[in-house]
Amino acid sequence: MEKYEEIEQDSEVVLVTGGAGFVGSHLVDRLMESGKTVIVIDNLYTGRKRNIFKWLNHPRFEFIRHDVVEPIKLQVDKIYHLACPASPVHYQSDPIKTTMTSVWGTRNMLELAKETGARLLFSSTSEVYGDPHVHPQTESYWGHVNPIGIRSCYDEGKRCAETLMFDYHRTHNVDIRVARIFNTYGPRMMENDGRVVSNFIIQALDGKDLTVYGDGKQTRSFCYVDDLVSGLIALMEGNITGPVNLGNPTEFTIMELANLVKEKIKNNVNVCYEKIPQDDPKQRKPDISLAKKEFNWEPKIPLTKGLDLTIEYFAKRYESQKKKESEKEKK
Ligand SMILES: O=C(O)[C@H]1O[C@H](OP(=O)(O)OP(=O)(O)OC[C@H]2O[C@@H](n3ccc(=O)[nH]c3=O)[C@H](O)[C@@H]2O)[C@H](O)[C@@H](O)[C@@H]1O
Repeated sequence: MEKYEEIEQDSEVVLVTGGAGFVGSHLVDRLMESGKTVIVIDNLYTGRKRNIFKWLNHPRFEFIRHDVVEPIKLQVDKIYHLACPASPVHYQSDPIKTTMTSVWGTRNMLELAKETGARLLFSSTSEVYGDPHVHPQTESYWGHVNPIGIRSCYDEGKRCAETLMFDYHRTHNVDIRVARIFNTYGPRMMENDGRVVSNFIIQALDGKDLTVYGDGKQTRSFCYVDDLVSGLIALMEGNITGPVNLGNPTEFTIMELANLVKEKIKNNVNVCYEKIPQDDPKQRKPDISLAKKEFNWEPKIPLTKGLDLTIEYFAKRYESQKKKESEKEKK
């Protein structure tokens, strides 16, 4: 760890909301490693202190347990606003809170940006395209979203937050960046996250059949978290407001993903079929030409490599969990 006197007093102060979460904590690692002063605010609803544990005593790091739905005053230079549950299971468990987190949380961060002059990056989502009628999805597509369904709290919450971002930009000249993030996976997803990559890996490690919803022909394009973090930083440091798609454009059916996981974790498991959730998008693939053109970003880690890294993480957690359970039984 750096000594106090070695710390640059003029190091840029970066706020990361949701910084104890899956994507947030990887972003925090990268910012800390590049010498920034980092403040994390997180209500620890889906974030975990263990994700930022290694930084807790670092002199350039501060953690504030706080919910973005409440206003906050801080002096910062840049804000990455990531706070919001992102897995359908979590965001649907308290849908009213999800909408409030997106809309009111973003309004609070915009007020903070307006007062401090900080640049604000908002993590929007491919879900703003809904169940898309355009393929692949370009930023100019307005989307096909059910406004009153069970996914709407997330989709419409994020769409309204985007609206607020652009209205504060036009009305108050707030310096904004908007990223539309497509399905991202990697280490530090929670065991009970409920999204497909972590579900399949955990099921396969546990010797259980993989739960394919519907017929498994629906598609997604999976981006490894390190690639996404590079994209977020490039967007923040670049010159365009966005919205900009950030995702891996290689598309897979859910059945192809299941087969890949089965091949990698040879545990003699099959697939079983479950009901498809309401409004589940049938296909999704980002057009990333804008990110390529504007800040020369494209993902580098293919799914097969990213899966290996993610499996390694979950296998370690699985082993230590089993060890703990067997020690408990012995007592
Ligand atoms: O990353 C995105 O762009 C967005 O997509 C996710 O939603 P979704 O694509 O439905 O993510 P998953 O829950 O991982 O599901 C992906 C596909 O796998 C299927 N699935 C999921 C879980 C499972 O056990 N089995 C299964 O077949 C789902 O039905 C869906 O078709 C979440 O809504 C957001 O986190 C995020 O903003």
